[in-house]
Amino acid sequence: MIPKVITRLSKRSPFISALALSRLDWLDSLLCPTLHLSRSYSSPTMSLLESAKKAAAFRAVDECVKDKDVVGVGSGSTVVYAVERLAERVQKEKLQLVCIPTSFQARQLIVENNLILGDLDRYPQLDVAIDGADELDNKFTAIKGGGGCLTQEKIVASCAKRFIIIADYTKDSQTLGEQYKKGVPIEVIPLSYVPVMQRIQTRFGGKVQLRMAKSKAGPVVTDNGNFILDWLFPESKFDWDSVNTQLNLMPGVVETGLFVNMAEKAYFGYSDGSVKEKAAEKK
Ligand SMILES: O=C[C@H](O)[C@H](O)[C@H](O)COP(=O)(O)O
Repeated sequence: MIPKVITRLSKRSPFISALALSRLDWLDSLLCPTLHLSRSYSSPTMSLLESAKKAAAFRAVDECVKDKDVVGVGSGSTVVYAVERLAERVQKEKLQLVCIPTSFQARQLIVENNLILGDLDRYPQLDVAIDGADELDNKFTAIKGGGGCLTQEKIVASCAKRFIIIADYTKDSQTLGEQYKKGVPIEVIPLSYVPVMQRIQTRFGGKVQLRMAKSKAGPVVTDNGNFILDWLFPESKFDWDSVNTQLNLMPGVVETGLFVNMAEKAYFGYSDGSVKEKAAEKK
């Protein structure tokens, strides 16, 4: 409600818009004193979504991690809460955990939270991997890589006995593309990006874009020194398992953000703190 009003006002006059913002900010501080500090009108739904992510992450860590586990730590904004909870449990319950990162970000989170950092050389078999997702469909195919991390995530997930997804409720879809509109991320070797783009468009349709960096000139460069293509796939009933295989067979493709038949369970958080659990069908 508030953002729509502000959007309409701001189109007419920046001055009215600024005034409206200051008035609403004041009103909000009266109505929601506890929320006020973390609230920002530039992204008014932010704090609610963050609560949803946190609820999912905390529940998953509480239910899926036990003493002496080797734990895969995913990447993205939801995983931050999972690491927070892991650190809390290590402190309070004296759990002995080894954490395997899926990205530079995950590695930093593990180190900053004083968790034990491991690697696949020493721990090639994990008990559980916990990671976020950009979208999960009702057949348990996930799109990942919205934040540029997918290859290391897939390797780590593939080494885990259990792969658990944590996300806010906006990622819970019937079919891929229902809510996540940025397509399927695909990591490619830099020199191959144009031929791979063309091959994907010719074989499957839709549009493929090279992901460009926001605070750097040029493309996003992954933790592995590669580029990311985002395939805006057309509305069509895809067999994602087959698509994933075909993409992976294209020379230059390192890995796709399609995680097919990998996750065992998903935790979707809601802003009121509740969590919906979804389990994959047993094969
Ligand atoms: O590239 C990023 C990873 O695949 C993330 O797990 C995914 O994008 C979900 O991230 P978030 O938890 O920030 O929604």
